[in-house]
Amino acid sequence: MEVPQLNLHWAEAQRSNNATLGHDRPTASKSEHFVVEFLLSAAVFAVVNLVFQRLHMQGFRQPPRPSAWKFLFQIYVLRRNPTVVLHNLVKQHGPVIRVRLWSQDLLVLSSVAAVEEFYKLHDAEFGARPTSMNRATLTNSVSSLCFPPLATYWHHLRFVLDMTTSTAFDNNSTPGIAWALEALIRQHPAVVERLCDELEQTQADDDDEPDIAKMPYLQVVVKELFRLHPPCAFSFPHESSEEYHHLLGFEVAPRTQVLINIYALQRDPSVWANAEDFDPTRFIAHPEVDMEGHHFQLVPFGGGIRQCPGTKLAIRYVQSGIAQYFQHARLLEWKFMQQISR
Ligand code: HEM
Repeated sequence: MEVPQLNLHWAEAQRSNNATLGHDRPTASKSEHFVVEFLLSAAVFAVVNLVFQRLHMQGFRQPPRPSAWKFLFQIYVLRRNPTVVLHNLVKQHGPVIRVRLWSQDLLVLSSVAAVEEFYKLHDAEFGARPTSMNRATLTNSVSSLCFPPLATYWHHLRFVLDMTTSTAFDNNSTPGIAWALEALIRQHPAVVERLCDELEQTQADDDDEPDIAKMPYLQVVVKELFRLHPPCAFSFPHESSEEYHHLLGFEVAPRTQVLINIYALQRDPSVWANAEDFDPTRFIAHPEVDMEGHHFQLVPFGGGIRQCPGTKLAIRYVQSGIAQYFQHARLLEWKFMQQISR
């Protein structure tokens, strides 16, 4: 009879011990098991997914990555234009390159073939904007690469503001087309001469509103301006989805940022004859090439689902702005000539 009593004491002592240590809680041990099982299955799933993606991507290469130091040295120490530096890198390394900026890999697409594949096959997969975009714009790390000095992000915003504040195309609109006027007057005076002739021929009265539909030369000049001097040298960054993708035979990691190098592809010698020359008449021979994202050799407003929603408005604005500017310049010149001839 002694022994069972002893056992009872021992069992009671053990129970109270367990209770103080917290071992005697069947619900807690169930949830612990659940957490462990969950973590294990998540880990197995992640490994299987990774192996599957690796197998799927076998045979694909990574795009070349030119030395970041060389790139930054030329921009910050030699003070070269980032657009031109990148254009030279493209000539050396090909149309798809990776540029590492701080901790961020950027994929830069610089040929018509690359951009065509991007828009036709991967538009939706790369349709997101990076979450870091607002921060990057404020700190100017991405915006300084995206836009040449002539047309900064603020230039773009300024343009949008100009458009919304000036309902009529009056003289206040000049800042928005300053890049176009600067290029025309400083670099292409012969084109200005021909433009003024066209303006004179189409207007019955000096005070008439310029009729753009009757000015085919103005229309091709504007196309050529957007080709050779695009206000945005790069698209805004696009970000790929959570999966691996392949682009032109290259492997693209999830959430990679992609920039379209508008400046380079609009000077791509494989599609443009005398690509570096300012020659508006090339569009007289090919009037079907427009700037509305249908022709991948001319995409100053981007294309696909992220194309600039202000495309038509901006083209119209630049055409009218240039016509009005030279109309007034001509008028002033005429009045001045009259004054000195008196
Ligand atoms: C010369 C004038 C302009 C040029 C060269 C230009 C160019 C561009 C480019 C290259 C993009 C990026 C496309 C991409 O990432 O694939 C863009 C986006 C955008 N543009 Fe413009 N743009 C101009 C005028 C305007 C105007 C007038 C407006 C508004 C009325 C506007 C509103 C926008 C907006 C909202 C986006 C972002 C679209 C999105 O993320 O889905 N732009 N623009």
